[in-house]
Amino acid sequence: MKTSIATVSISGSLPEKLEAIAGAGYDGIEIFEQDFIAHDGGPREVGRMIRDHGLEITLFQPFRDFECLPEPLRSKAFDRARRKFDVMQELGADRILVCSSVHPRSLGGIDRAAGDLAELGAIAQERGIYVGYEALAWGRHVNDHRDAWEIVRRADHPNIGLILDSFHTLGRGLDSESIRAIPGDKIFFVQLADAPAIDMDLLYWSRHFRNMPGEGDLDIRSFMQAVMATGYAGPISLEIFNDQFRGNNPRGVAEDGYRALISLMDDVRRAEPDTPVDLPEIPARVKAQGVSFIEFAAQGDEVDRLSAFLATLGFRRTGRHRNKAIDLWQQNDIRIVVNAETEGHAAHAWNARGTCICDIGLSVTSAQDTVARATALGSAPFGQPVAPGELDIPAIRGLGGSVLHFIDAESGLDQVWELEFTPVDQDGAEAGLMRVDHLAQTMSYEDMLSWTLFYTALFEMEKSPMVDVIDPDGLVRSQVVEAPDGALRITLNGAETHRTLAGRFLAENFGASVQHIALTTEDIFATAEALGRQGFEPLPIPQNYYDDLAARFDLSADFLARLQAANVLYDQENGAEFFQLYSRVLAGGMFFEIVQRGPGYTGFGGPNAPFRIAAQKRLERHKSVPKA
Ligand SMILES: O=C(O)c1ccc(O)c(O)c1
Ligand SMILES: [Mg+2]
Repeated sequence: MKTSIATVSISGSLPEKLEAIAGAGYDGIEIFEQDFIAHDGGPREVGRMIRDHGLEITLFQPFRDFECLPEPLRSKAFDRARRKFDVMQELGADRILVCSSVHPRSLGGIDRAAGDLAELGAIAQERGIYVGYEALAWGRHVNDHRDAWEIVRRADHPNIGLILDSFHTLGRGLDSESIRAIPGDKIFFVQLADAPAIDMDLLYWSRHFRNMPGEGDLDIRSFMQAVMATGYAGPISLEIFNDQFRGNNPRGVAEDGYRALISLMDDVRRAEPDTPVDLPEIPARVKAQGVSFIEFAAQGDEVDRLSAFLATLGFRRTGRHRNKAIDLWQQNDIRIVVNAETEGHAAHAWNARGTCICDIGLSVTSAQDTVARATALGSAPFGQPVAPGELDIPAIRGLGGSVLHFIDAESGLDQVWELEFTPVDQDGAEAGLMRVDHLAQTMSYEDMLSWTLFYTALFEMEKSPMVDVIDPDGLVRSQVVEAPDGALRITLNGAETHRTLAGRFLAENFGASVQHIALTTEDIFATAEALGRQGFEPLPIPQNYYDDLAARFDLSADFLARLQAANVLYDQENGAEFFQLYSRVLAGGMFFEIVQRGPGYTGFGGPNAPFRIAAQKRLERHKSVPKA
């Protein structure tokens, strides 16, 4: 399977685009004419530069407003085509995209279009060029791939074929199944783009909001299943017009696309095992079983402050690493690792960000398979020197320099705590915190699609619709990705300004990072009491909040008083209850949340988020934030 991406999908100059595309692992590019024209260098040089990057030109595009013109416009269009064929021959490109005309003087008519294309096919044939015809969703007379196919069929020329673009088909709500009847060898090229479900003008939607397969809401998989069922064996190419991507880091966008493409084609193969897909076998999406550990990087006094804080949450230091300055803190199924090493990944993270969460360990069925899938999707494996007696725990780089480790029982990696840590018997009462409910990552708004794709391509996780959270100083977008059984839940918060709490955290933390950890209890009031005895200071919630609760829900005065006394936030979903208790904000902007999730409650207390953020900011302004 040849992977390809249109140069228009990536930001930067042509050399920068090529560097990013080649680095991300694609076989070829669709060269967008504008990228070529804007470049200072002739077609031969450009062709050489592309090939020097190990890339081939899969398509030259677009050629517009060709078919169905009256004379003298018709002859002019043929002249234009001949000139473009000249350029293509110098570039070393043999395939061109002709998109359906939007010309005001285009006459329309299927036979007229077929006649024009057949004549163009004869000219192309002399040059060894293949012409693909694409129906733009807003084409003047042709805006449906079924009509484009009828034109190509009637043109009946070996150098004239069809180009399919998932956006034009799915964006107009056309049924992909109609593709199955087209002979695969008459499909000359396939372009893929997803898009978020927003109701707007088709052209505007297409030119500004396309995104990578899986990042939007279109059913790209069904589209691609239908395409592969035809026997199509040509390149599969991403053509993504997106305003935001045009400003993002070129390599990051190219890598997202590669991850999206491989993951999509793996899905297509699994959905239709009898259809050949020429792609190396890769392990299936991984079923995450939960968070095995959360690792903090800390140094010096910060270790003591963090340790004291963990103790107020009912954690006990249960182990000390045999060879390293690493402590293990535990409470029921929750493990927190405090890494004070002065070399290695944790030390690097600390140097860049101070006390922070530098690593997440996830429990999976097979750590090897997880790394194999992640690397097939373009992630870099991560490794550090392993001392004798230590386990080599498989790991990858996530996005933005983050690290994820994978622990399984299958290869005995779950023995790491007994093998590498000396037990420490430390006193202290626990507070009924049972397991990790979710991790909340903060990132810049531009990185949200990348992270969502990262998790949903690697794990059996689904995304929920994006919601807005109001910070008094701006908007934060929030998106949940979670395993169907809730074993792993991650909330992604995208900050748009530095004035929001999330935005400030981000500014101080260089890229996406876990900003808060939510832990479950089965009895929020008992936990609140136990925490109080350990000296835990909750985030104070104002009276107004409880007055409003009394109006929103049918709660007894006693119950409201209990909530208020414990600074517990409350929510309901179809009668199922949800309770939240927040810590104060630690150095660097991190905090903990304690939740009690009633059976059937699937949310995250979204309605409470603005009040929680306002309370955190109020405390911060009063400078009563304890330094962790
Ligand atoms: O927006 C456009 O004009 C345009 C051009 C070429 C394409 O392949 C396409 O899908 C859209
Ligand atoms: Mg297209």
